[in-house]
Amino acid sequence: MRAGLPVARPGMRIGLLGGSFDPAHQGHVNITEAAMRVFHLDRVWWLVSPGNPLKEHGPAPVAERVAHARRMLTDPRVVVTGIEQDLGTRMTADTVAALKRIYPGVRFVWLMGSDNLVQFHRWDRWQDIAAMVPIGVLARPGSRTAARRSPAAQVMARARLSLAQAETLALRAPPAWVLVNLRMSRQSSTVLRHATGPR
Ligand SMILES: Nc1ncnc2c1ncn2[C@@H]1O[C@H](COP(=O)(O)OP(=O)(O)OP(=O)(O)O)[C@@H](O)[C@H]1O
Ligand SMILES: O=C(O)c1ccc[n+]([C@@H]2O[C@H](COP(=O)([O-])O)[C@@H](O)[C@H]2O)c1
Repeated sequence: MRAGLPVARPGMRIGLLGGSFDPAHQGHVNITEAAMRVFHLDRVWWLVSPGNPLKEHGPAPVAERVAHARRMLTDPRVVVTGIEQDLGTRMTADTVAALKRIYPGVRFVWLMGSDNLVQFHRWDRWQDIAAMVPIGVLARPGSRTAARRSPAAQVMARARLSLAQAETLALRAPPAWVLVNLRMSRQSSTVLRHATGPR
């Protein structure tokens, strides 16, 4: 195990919430709590990314975003990490492959808001990601319907689970995914950045 990486035992169910977290907000906290509850997860790791490969603006330094994210959280089951910076991975397919190698037997689930499912088909090797880990999608205002109709959702239609099956998501052989409707939050980092002005 590399120094600095979180500890996990085989069999643990761990949700991975990748994001810029620039900055972290209550929407992230809400979907994390919902994911733990609905998918019966033991932990959620926030992966504060060095930078979204599809976004043009560079985010604030990872250490700054990690420190702010930690201040948002009180639940010890949620761990804020800079794993992608530590591993030197940028693409999610590489991050997930590395984590599966480093943590054999851990049941990882990739978590994302429904806005990300809308453009998931544009991610590098997205079908490989879907073949490596089950995916839990949390509804976000304005993108629920688009997510249901998205190219990725259509390609993965047969792998979609019902809400009643969501608690077993982490135990499913991928591809497997579920879209969860919950009380949605309108929070967004973009809105917060605009409210606080340029860095
Ligand atoms: N309010 C929210 N409801 C549901 N999912 C969310 C919400 N905010 C963020 N997410 C999800 O959390 C993950 C990380 O989000 P990210 O750090 O990009 O925040 P963001 O608010 O989407 O940022 P930005 O406005 O800069 O795009 C993504 O999968 C995103 O879909
Ligand atoms: O691997 C990719 O091609 C890819 C493309 C877009 C987004 N992602 C990941 O999706 C997560 C959410 O990104 P963001 O910037 O919307 O917070 C974060 O972990 C990114 O690394 C990954």
